[in-house]
Amino acid sequence: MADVSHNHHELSGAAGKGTNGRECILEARDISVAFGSHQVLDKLDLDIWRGEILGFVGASGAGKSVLLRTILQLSSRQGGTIKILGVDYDTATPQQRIALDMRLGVLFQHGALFSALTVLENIQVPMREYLDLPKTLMDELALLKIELVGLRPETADLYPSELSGGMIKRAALARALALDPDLVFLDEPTSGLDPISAAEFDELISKLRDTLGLTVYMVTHDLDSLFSVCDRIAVLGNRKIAVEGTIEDMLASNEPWVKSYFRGKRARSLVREK
Ligand SMILES: Nc1ncnc2c1ncn2[C@@H]1O[C@H](COP(=O)(O)OP(=O)(O)OP(=O)(O)O)[C@@H](O)[C@H]1O
Repeated sequence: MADVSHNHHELSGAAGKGTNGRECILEARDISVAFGSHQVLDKLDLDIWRGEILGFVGASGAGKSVLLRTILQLSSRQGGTIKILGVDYDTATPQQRIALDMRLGVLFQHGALFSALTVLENIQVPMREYLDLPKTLMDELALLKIELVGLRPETADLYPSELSGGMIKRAALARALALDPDLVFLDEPTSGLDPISAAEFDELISKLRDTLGLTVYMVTHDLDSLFSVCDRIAVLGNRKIAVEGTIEDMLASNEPWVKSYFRGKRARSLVREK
């Protein structure tokens, strides 16, 4: 087990402030990714501000998952720099990298939970990986996370196969929050949920942002989520961030894909509700 006793000290390099005066928690510059001759991302720039819920959208195959994997250092890139909490992964020491990993939570779309582990054990996976805590304390911490995401305490001893889709997402979110991260990445968190469960999940995200001061990066196709909880939306198109701004900016955009996505038939009914 890695010695992470001075992780917070390791990350004392302050993140930069943007021209808007807010702390830039993630700064990606000139990100280029290609698979052979297929250029997926080309000199892409992206900032994420502390405390915001950023909705990330783009056509299927535009490269949303590739960007997420690149940010998380799970796949390689041809160029560009990524700073998270002021630390550049490429130049960070091994200790700083571990400290950084601990500040990030991830909820993958498909990689939800380990089926052979109970909900409680699933939530404890990151704790076992990064911390050296007595079992009783880990149990208490995991139960707190279960409560935090709105699951009943009895859920702790259930296996993933015994949970509904909405409960699985909540349990996976509890695992992503296990180490009290600053920034969480959610990959299509409401996909596969019925509209009511999806709306409840969105509400939970919003509440967690308000109470914990979380910063949220949410890849989504869900127009309801974009309209209801995202402070800002970034649209991936033509290998870069094609458009970014508030939902109002999206509705006013004349970029063809943005226009058909946000002002199409499905979106129009939501605009009326808003
Ligand atoms: N490991 C890989 N090798 C080759 N090509 C890849 C690889 N991973 C992704 N791609 C290609 O990169 C492009 C972007 O894929 P990506 O999965 O990021 O799209 P996406 O925006 O997440 O789409 P969706 O909304 O459908 O999930 C696609 O053309 C895909 O085929």
